[in-house]
Amino acid sequence: MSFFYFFHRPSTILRKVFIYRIFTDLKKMTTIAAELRPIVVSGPSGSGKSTLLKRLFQDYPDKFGFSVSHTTRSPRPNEIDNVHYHFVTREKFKELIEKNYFLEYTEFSNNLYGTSISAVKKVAEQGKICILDIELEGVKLVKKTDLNARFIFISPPSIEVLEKRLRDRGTESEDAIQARLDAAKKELAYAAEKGSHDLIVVNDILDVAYEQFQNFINNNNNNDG
Ligand SMILES: Nc1ncnc2c1ncn2[C@@H]1O[C@H](COP(=O)(O)OP(=O)(O)OP(=O)(O)O)[C@@H](O)[C@H]1O
Repeated sequence: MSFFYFFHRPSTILRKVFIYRIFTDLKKMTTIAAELRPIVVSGPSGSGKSTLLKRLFQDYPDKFGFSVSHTTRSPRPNEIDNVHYHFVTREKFKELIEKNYFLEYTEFSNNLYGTSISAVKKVAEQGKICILDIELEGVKLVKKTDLNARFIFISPPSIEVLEKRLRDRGTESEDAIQARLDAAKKELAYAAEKGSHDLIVVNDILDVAYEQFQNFINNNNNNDG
């Protein structure tokens, strides 16, 4: 056994083991990343997103997570900063808007609320799939990021059925119903564009829609591109 063998050969083996481990770790990380791709659920108001998501969370309580939003409202007594929300001042929030920090933000009751790209990424870091229930403009923004999300569109069977469901839900004023129906037409037109979503679920019979919805979500091999 030569001097060369003792001092060169083992280190070559170690180097190979080291490279192998980096390779397998990277492969594992890539697989995990693929399995934990965020899922964007969009569709007209009243199409049934909340109904389908509620059922999904009941069936799979530990699999999914939500991103922690930013807000300018004050914390309630039981709320913890960076856990329930990232509480920020209005000035800070506006600064973040300027920096394109948010995928989506909205003003509600004089307070701003926003979903950041980094908050979505953090959900996957915790081993969960982030579900984003967002509107059309937010969907388009997610597509411009490196989040590698999957996109599901929930469609009503028709505008007439959508209108009936909104009325029956009884949560909106007449003006709000009309605004939602106008927005729905734009959203349906976008969904009709080829490649806009990975899956379109027509929510006619709830059980059938839910089956398609959860099959897609639980099958990570669809749309790996
Ligand atoms: N397949 C279905 N058949 C009949 N009614 C349904 C069906 N799916 C949902 N609904 C009803 O339609 C109404 C709207 O559904 P839901 O609130 O889930 O819509 P949404 O897309 O989450 O709306 P928003 O974006 O305004 O929150 C609810 O009253 C719900 O119970």
